[in-house]
Amino acid sequence: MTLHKLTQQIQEKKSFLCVGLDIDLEKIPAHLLQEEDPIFAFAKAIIDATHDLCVAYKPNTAFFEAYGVKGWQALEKTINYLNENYPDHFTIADAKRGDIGNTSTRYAKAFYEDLNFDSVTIAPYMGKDSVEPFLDFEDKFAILLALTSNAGSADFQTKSVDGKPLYQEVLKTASQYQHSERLMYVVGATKAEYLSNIRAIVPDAFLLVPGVGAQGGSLSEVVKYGKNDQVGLLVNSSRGIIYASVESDFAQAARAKALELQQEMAGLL
Ligand SMILES: O=C(O)c1cc(=O)[nH]c(=O)n1[C@@H]1O[C@H](COP(=O)(O)O)[C@@H](O)[C@H]1O
Repeated sequence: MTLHKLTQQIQEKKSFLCVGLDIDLEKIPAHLLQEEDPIFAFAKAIIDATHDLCVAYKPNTAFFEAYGVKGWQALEKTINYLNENYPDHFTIADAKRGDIGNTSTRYAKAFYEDLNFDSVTIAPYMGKDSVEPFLDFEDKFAILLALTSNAGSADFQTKSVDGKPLYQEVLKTASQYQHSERLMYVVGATKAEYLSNIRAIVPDAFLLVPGVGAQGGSLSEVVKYGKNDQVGLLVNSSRGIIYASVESDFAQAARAKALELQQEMAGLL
């Protein structure tokens, strides 16, 4: 996937919605548990019901890995289903990886080559040689945690280092890495007021913004402070969409929630 194609999709669909696939067998409708692969059955139903309203899907790998081999197989089926049926959607493996260089290369190969995701989320803590291996792949993107949506972001990310908050140093330093044009950054929707500062450091980069819906972030604030000329935003909602109903109408209910967000986005663009 190229950035140009992603931006085109955003403009055509008037949507920068990313649907998060955080699939928990304890939360999906009971009738799906009879299926041979309930996780994939749920993912497929959600994807089929929402694809025209969103530009990206973000399976969070934890929710698949929690079910061992079966979970990983469901992840593989989900990404293959997306790539075969909806190849214009941007796909994000939310795996939050990062390690010493040769290990990062293996993680990158796992998500970009074996599974064929367009992108993977990564942590900045181990620095340049842990991040750059993820940037060696053409038309693939690494999405670096910058300022996260959770309360614990105050432990390190907003702490002052040399007179500046650490997340700003992360953005400045990472934007100098080789092939930083293949970097995107995570900024929580609950931190919308920080987005003007963030845009001053990375004006052109795409930002993945989770935290609307279940975590209470405001879409209009995110757009107000975070949008750039190309839009440059992917706003994720997971639980707020996929668990809108636990009855047999779950896919229609998910569609209705995605439509609400898409219409709000169209109004803000
Ligand atoms: O990297 C992420 O996607 C992420 C970063 C962050 O700062 N906050 C955050 O919630 N996320 C992820 O975004 C999703 C949010 O899910 P909901 O709160 O259910 O919409 C989960 O998969 C989180 O792991």
